Amino acid sequence: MKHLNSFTTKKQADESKSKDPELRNDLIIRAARGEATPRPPVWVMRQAGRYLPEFRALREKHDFFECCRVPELAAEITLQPIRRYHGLLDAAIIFSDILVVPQAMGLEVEMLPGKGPHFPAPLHKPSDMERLKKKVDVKKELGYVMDAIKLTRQKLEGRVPLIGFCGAPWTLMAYMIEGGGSKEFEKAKKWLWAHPEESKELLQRITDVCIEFLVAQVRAGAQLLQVFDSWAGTLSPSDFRTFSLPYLRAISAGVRDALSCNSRACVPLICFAKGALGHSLPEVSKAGYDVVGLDWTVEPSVARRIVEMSSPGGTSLKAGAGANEAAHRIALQGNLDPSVLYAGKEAIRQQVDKMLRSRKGGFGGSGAHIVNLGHGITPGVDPEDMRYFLECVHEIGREVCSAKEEE
Ligand SMILES: Cc1c2[nH]c(c1CCC(=O)O)Cc1[nH]c(c(CCC(=O)O)c1C)Cc1[nH]c(c(CCC(=O)O)c1C)Cc1[nH]c(c(C)c1CCC(=O)O)C2
Repeated sequence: MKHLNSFTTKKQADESKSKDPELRNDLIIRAARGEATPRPPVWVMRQAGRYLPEFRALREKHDFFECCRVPELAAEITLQPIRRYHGLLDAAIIFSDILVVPQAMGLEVEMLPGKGPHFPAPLHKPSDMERLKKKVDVKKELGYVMDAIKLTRQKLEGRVPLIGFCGAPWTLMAYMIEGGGSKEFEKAKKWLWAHPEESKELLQRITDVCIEFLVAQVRAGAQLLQVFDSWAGTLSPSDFRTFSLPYLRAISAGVRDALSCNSRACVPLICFAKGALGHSLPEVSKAGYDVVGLDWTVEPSVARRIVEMSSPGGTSLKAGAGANEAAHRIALQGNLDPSVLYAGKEAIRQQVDKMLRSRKGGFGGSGAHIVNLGHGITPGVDPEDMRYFLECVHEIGREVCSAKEEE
């Protein structure tokens, strides 16, 4: 395995960064900043994953977290969909997992084949928080992610931007208490009501690590960031606003602060709070993110109206940001139901058409849109159906944008 570790010294890694090739496709960055683009850019959550035979082949030889920890493996997996769908994807996302943060905080996590993540010793009661590290050395514990980002930037050769990410505090807390996936997340939710103060302390501790981790990813070369609150939808509106939203806000503010940047100069920030937008889209659109990710239960045209009404000036700039840096329009990301990719070519085309073209229910060429699924692509999808989806997005997206220009 020795040959796989090419960045052995910090100096080598830094040198590699200074040689980062120029970006040749910045569509997603422009759309994230609310600008009009000749077609909406597209990427897919979990685009590097089990639906790809080349990913499954690598996974036969390597454990899941080994794939995350060895920069050459993580870079290779990140590039798999970029290579296969040559010219069709507008961003890469670094191969890793949201659960590397609980690992860095001191909890053991394994990935069980066919079952998903498993924590052998989850947090049962607030006093178990003593098992978490008091001070997490992000560079030491998660340096392998930054090395993977540096290497991936090199290998991407400027083809598309690279997205870094982390899990949202509530979603990570939920895993740390449940010990794995769960339908109802009862144990984690019980904490929120039985131990609200300790829950807030835990959420804050996770938030602090996430901020440092995201900032380090940007310094290593990540060109956009996404925060995944995959389990936001398990909370009531009031619990979401108490136990998730404040920490999502703290992350955007903390990252902007640490990078001393306002919404224009900063790498674009994307917030994906799955299942929470039916009740909290106005709040999420004011949480300091450039892009709000939509799942498929939200109607794009309705989301656009709500976002425009709730944050007419676009992203809220932090106090102290340069006065000449105007806020921009909030961009939306999403939101095709991932199951459409099982429905055959005709249905894929129809659904993409409806999503992109319709002004009544879809995005209707409104601009400031990044196409994605409403959640991750699932393992049973035929890679050729994913290709067809991407081709339809390019073709229809171009038509819709040029028709809009002619108006
Ligand atoms: C909740 C969550 C996790 N991980 C992630 C989330 C948030 C996104 C979402 O809601 O889907 C995020 C994630 N996980 C993975 C990525 C890589 C980048 C990409 O999107 O291509 C990203 C961004 C790889 C992965 N993470 C995992 C796999 C498959 C595991 C395997 O190869 O055995 C991959 C490719 C494992 C994983 N990791 C997690 C679960 C629940 C599972 C098992 C079930 C599943 O696969 O969906 C936790």
